Amino acid sequence: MSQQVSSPATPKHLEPIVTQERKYSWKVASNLFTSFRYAWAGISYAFKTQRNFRIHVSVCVLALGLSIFLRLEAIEVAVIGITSGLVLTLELLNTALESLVDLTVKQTYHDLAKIAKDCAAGAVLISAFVAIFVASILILPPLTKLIIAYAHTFA
Ligand SMILES: Nc1ncnc2c1ncn2[C@@H]1O[C@H](COP(=O)(O)OP(=O)(O)OP(=O)(O)O)[C@@H](O)[C@H]1O
Repeated sequence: MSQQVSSPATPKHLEPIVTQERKYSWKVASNLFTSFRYAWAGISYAFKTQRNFRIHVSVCVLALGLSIFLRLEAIEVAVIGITSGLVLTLELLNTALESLVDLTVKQTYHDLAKIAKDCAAGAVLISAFVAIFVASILILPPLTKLIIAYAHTFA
């Protein structure tokens, strides 16, 4: 794996980038509403194209729905919301990184492309495990209690 290494950027090198605002961007959102529109376009792209994102959205909605239905404490619902949001956020970043890698190396194999994609996928996986762990701890006990109570009612 031989890489050409460029010299580190000095403040002098950075000057043209920091003084001329976003000059390398093809387009810059003109206002807050436009920014939201582009953000929504990204979320909707991920939902349409990424099976994992759709699965994560479904599981998150289910977990939040159950936590509200089971009347968990506000702090518990908040924790489930935070862990769920983290999974969806990382899935979106994973999708963004995949696109950047594909843009850079196209359909050629590169060890660094593999590392970037595998690590991003690993980050999503860890966050998903944490979210499932947290949701299980908070949701399973009251859910089991409810199921047992129903079973006794109809026995
Ligand atoms: N250009 C590439 N060079 C080397 N390995 C690649 C390259 N593109 C993809 N791969 C390997 O193939 C795997 C799958 O690639 P893909 O683009 O589907 O990413 P992914 O993170 O698995 O996608 P998703 O999150 O949608 O399941 C990557 O994790 C990586 O190991």
